[in-house]
Amino acid sequence: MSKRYAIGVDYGTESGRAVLVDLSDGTEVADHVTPYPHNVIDEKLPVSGIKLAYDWALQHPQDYIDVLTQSVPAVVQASGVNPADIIGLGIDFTACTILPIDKEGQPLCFNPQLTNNPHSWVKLWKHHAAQDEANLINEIAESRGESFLPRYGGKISSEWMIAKVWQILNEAPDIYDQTDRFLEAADWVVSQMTGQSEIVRNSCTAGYKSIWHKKDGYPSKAFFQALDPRLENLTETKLRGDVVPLGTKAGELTETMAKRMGLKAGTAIAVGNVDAHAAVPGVGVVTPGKLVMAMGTSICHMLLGTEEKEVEGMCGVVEDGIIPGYMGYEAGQSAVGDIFAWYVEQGVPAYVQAAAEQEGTNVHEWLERHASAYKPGETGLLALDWWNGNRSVLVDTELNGLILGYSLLTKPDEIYRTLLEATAFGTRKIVDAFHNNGVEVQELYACGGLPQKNQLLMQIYADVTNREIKIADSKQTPALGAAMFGAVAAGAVNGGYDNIVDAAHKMARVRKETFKPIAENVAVYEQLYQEYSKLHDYFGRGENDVMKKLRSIREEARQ
Ligand SMILES: Nc1ncnc2c1ncn2[C@@H]1O[C@H](COP(=O)(O)OP(=O)(O)O)[C@@H](O)[C@H]1O
Ligand SMILES: O=C(CO)[C@@H](O)[C@@H](O)COP(=O)(O)O
Repeated sequence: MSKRYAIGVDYGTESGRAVLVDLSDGTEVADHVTPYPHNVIDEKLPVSGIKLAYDWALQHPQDYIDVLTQSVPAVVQASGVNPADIIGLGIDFTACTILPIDKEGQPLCFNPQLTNNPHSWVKLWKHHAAQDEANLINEIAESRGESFLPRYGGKISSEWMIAKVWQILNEAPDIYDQTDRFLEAADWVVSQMTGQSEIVRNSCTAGYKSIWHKKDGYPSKAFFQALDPRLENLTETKLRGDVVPLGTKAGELTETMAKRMGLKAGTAIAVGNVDAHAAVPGVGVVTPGKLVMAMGTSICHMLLGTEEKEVEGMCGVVEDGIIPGYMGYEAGQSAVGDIFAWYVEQGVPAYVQAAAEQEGTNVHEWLERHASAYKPGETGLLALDWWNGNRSVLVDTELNGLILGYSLLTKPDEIYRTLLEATAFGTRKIVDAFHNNGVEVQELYACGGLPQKNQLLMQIYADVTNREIKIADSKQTPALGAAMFGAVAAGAVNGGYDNIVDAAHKMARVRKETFKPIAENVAVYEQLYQEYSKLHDYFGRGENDVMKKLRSIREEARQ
């Protein structure tokens, strides 16, 4: 049999990329990135210019299709591979990124009559404007003693499906009424490739983001009725659709899409997956004890376990949610690389930019080099990493960042180092929450853009968590994982694989070099972490609500 290939398409926050992979050993033969023309829509709607309120984050669904019609033909062409040898395609997506569609499966924002209503657009994972709804969901679920709540660390996030849908119902009932279904963007893109009228939902996003459970299904009608009588039938109407496990073949590529994508009609299309979750087999992790960090604009932390444990503030535990046969645990930090980007764009003095330019390097690299000269603790600074709220373990989008210890001598490279450290302390909180509650964390695996870009950051994470970190060999780990699921959808009889464990064993790799904790750094960071924890609890657990007060004063001032 000639060589067989699969394509993984990774939908990130700002761009989508396709990777064509050799199924015999995971070699990435070609890759191509398509930046989303409309990027993150967080100030005004395209064309109409209608202004968006604070905390909104939308996207344009056409941008997702552009990735398929630009990046997929580009990798096929660059590789020279015969499309007949490409047996499967899988996608992974940011989540919870949702959109309302009509009976024909078209996004409501494509309808000229509805396009000026911001609620007809895709709500991106980091759309945080449904916090009021999330607070009520949590209050009502808690008062009713709903059994699902512990599976989500005690709190349902405003980033997830039910809060976002309820916000649409509250603020745009006409859009809600005209919605045939609310879908994860991952499932919508798959439906556009397979052309099926009966849309399938993947069990990963359903489990982590829509409160679906393998045995219990969605929460009861009585719960939805208690939220709002108008939501009583939500799950059997606008959330209807079979929920199927990862690796399932959702369908086959249609003639029309095959032509546009440069592939063969009939190619197996896997059900969608979450970006971070696809990275787990992508980095070769198929057993418990190994925490995978997908490190980019944000960090998602994924871990396998054998039992369902309660862990404060985790995003969720879902049976088979990452690798079949295991409990899949997820936690996360909602800004990491984004915090460093904010500082580089908004906080760095002109002399740093000029020095970086003169040395022919970028500002991140310049700051990293200079920040590496300090010993742990030498800056005298400490920060709380809540520039985009706190996802785990506090689950509160209304918290904000803080830097403590400034003096007239404080330098930009010290601030940069402090921000790197703050995100490492945030990860340590998550590691401790799992490990101390019976879900062991022995070692860390890192993938995503950050481990490739910043060595200092990775050493700080090893020192702060006191654990060795292995780095993914692939620069496109989620896409590699998605391609593996594409190969599983095709099946071994067609040259793919029968399960994701076999695919991961053959196709995933980590680099030889690892980051190991340095004992003297570990000791200093332990002291700093104790101080971080005090600040974390003081500002994050209600003792001092100043961050929330500032928000409400700001809202009043803006009105
Ligand atoms: N040298 C660097 N050190 C630390 N962060 C960096 C560096 N260069 C870029 N970044 C940050 O990396 C993030 C992008 O990460 P990446 O994994 O490529 O994206 P995504 O999360 O969208 O997949 C940006 O937030 C950017 O600020
Ligand atoms: O929240 C999840 C997964 O649960 C991510 O999709 C979200 O943080 C976005 O990740 P990226 O930072 O774009 O890689």
